[in-house]
Amino acid sequence: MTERISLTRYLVEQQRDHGRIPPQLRLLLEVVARACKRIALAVNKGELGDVMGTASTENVQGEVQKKLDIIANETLIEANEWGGHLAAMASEEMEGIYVVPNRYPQGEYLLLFDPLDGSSNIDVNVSIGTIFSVLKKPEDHPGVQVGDFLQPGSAQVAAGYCIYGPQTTLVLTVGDGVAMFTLDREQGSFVLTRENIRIPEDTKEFAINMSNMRHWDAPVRRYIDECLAGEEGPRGKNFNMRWIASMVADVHRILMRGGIFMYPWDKREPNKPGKLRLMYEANPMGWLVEQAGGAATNGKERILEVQPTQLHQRVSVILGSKNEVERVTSYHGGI
Ligand SMILES: O=P(O)(O)OC[C@H]1O[C@](O)(COP(=O)(O)O)[C@@H](O)[C@@H]1O
Ligand SMILES: [Mg+2]
Ligand SMILES: [Mg+2]
Repeated sequence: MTERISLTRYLVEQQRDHGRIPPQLRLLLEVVARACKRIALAVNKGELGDVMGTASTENVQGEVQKKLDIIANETLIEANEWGGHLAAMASEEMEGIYVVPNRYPQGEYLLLFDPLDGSSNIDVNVSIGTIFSVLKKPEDHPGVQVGDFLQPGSAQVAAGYCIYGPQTTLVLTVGDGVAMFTLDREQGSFVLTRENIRIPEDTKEFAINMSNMRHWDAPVRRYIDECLAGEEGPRGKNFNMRWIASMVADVHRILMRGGIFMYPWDKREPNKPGKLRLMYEANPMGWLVEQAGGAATNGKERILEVQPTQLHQRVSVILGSKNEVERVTSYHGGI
């Protein structure tokens, strides 16, 4: 039997043998993984626990919160606030930043997360997840401000997600490729199941919410029309389609077997650049995809180069197999 490497050992090796991460970052990632394990337990309880259904609150984006959105958010905050590695956190579910209280040791990192991605899938037992991104706090001033978080995705020092699906799987990058860890419930730990994940450069599978077709911009319509034309069309091949409505699950499939994912700007809310959030959805996923040899753009530029101006900023997202992303981006006149 091949020896399984735990997440802890993997991170220790990244720190000690390869010098890729400082000890504080390693410990921070272990705390995040522990919180994800706790969230996985809550997800698995389903109707046996008080975790399903809607809470009576709305988040900053005006979206009705699910009970699990709140549970996941609180679990991540509680697990991380006393760890001593963080200065502050930001979440899809909180309007402002959460500064680590003075009674806890202060750290040098900033953690951003989408505590529960794919909320509409909670009650129907379809894969959901947690997405996270880690930044370093600028050192030029004491204390923490919202502005400290407004760094482009290229400044991330770690990013990942945990998917709660048929298996609970944590996927991580610290800037040296993408590794995947599966939760071994008997051991109670994440074990390394894949390293150096690579996304094929070509694909015959796209993911987009087709019900929005009439609202799309011309370049997106052109790309999808060409895919739908199949063998007889300009692409000369048939395409398959998947749309799970959990970004985490769609991106996971793309990391495993390739594909392109798009949530583009559309005419429903013309003043917003897109639906997905830059800081805790697009940036971590964009970096993971790039680290796996794929590409991630907003149609004009690399997502990782978008300069954020707001914590909850939205962005148009095109990511996945490199050649397809480059094609759609070129239809937009980008890069
Ligand atoms: O329902 P739609 O419009 O297809 O949107 C689905 C998208 O919205 C999201 O669910 C947004 O995430 P949240 O559940 O965290 O709000 C993505 O995960 C997914 O890709
Ligand atoms: Mg989300
Ligand atoms: Mg969410």
